[in-house]
Amino acid sequence: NVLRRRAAGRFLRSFSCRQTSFRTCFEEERAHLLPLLRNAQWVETVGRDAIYKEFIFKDFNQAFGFMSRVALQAEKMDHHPEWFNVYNKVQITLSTHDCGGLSQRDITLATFIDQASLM
Ligand SMILES: C[C@H](O)[C@H](O)[C@H]1CNC2=NC(N)=NC(=O)C2=N1
Repeated sequence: NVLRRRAAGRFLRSFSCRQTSFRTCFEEERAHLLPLLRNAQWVETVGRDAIYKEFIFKDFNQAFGFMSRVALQAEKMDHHPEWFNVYNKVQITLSTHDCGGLSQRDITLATFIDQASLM
């Protein structure tokens, strides 16, 4: 029942989203995209349609360098992370506010973030 309600919510959001282009076909895609992200240690947040991952670096310099790379990409995409940083730790939540849930843009940004964390 809970699962059915969630599916219904996503279905409705996909219609109410202002920028429908990046949600087109996402409902079908997310079924195979989310397992790929789970493999890369992204987890789905409880109580909200978003994904979360924690990154640990050697020190603040490494963490902030990573955040700078992500910030530039976020501006390019006009898609911004919710994040929290203390010293060498960066915790990131991704969701598409305009849609009230996950969209292809979150998957794209998550993929970039994983690459940026390895540089
Ligand atoms: C007005 C502006 O385009 C929007 O608010 C953009 C900016 N960055 C964003 N970032 C995220 N994560 N989700 C959004 O819906 C979003 N929308």
